[in-house]
Amino acid sequence: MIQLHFHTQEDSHKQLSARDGETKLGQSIQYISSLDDLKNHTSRYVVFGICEDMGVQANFGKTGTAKAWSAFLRSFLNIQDNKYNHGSSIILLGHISVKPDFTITAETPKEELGAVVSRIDKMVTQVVKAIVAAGKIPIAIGGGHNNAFGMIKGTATALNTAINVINIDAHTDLRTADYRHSGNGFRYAYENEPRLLNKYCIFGLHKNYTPAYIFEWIEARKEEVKYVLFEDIIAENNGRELYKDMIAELSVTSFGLELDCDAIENFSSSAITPSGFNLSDIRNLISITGLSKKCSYFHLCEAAPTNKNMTQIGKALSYMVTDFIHSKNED
Ligand SMILES: N=CN[C@@H](CCC(=O)O)C(=O)O
Repeated sequence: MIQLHFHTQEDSHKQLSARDGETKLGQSIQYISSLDDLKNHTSRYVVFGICEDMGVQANFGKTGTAKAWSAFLRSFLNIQDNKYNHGSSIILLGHISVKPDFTITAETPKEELGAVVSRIDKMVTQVVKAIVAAGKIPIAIGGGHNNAFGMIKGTATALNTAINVINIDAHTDLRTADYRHSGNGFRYAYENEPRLLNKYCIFGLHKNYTPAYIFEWIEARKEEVKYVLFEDIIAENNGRELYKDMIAELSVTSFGLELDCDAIENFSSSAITPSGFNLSDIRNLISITGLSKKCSYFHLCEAAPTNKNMTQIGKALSYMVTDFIHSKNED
């Protein structure tokens, strides 16, 4: 079963550590009780969670991405409302929950999990479409990177045009479109009829984890699909200028910001890596992106917290979300 749960003020209060004389985001953030309410609301940002790891499991990955939302929420709601953070500009929509109606075992065919992922796609698309059609900016905390498909489809459908995407990621997620999983969301979006994904750039791609057939597929579409290797970014002393050039190229039209947490060094994620961006570099790239008026959404995915690092991961996700909002406020 795939359901959309609307978050309430009461839900937030259970997670709040309130202090006299201070206002936390959980006390000032906004709520709605149906997607129709979005049209009548003045807040610019809509935050929601996608609590699933079906896409990761269907892609032979490590589970745990279903827990990122709760780790994020506990930290996010306890951020201070001050001259930088305004709960009044943010709607806390709620989360999408996923419970397959069959038991998953090691023998479950991956295609069966893929069929669930296709159903999640529909729900993510519906939610994102409603947010963008209401003139607002979705900020989604995943979930696996399979949800890029729903982010792109929802945005492109609401705007009635194919969009561009910048994806900060160690992987392309352009694997073959045989069944849906976390490794092929961009391939499905690119090959969809009508076209949903126009230009696509992967920033920080790792040479070691990209199959030869994907490099060849990109080469055949090099005007539309580009990448900047992580190895070249290290050589360029953090690659900030390379990133700015890429954003300038993509922002001729609406574009989405995708961030796979496996791009961040030692970050608890479905494909955790000992070599990648540090969190401060990532925060800087997010801020650069948010400054573009054409940036239409932010999708933060593949974080897989454990009971031990829940608080740290929740804080890291919250920093990334507030960085995006702070820079968007200046666009
Ligand atoms: N979204 C992640 N996709 C990666 C997963 C890599 C891994 O689990 O090691 C991919 O398919 O290549």
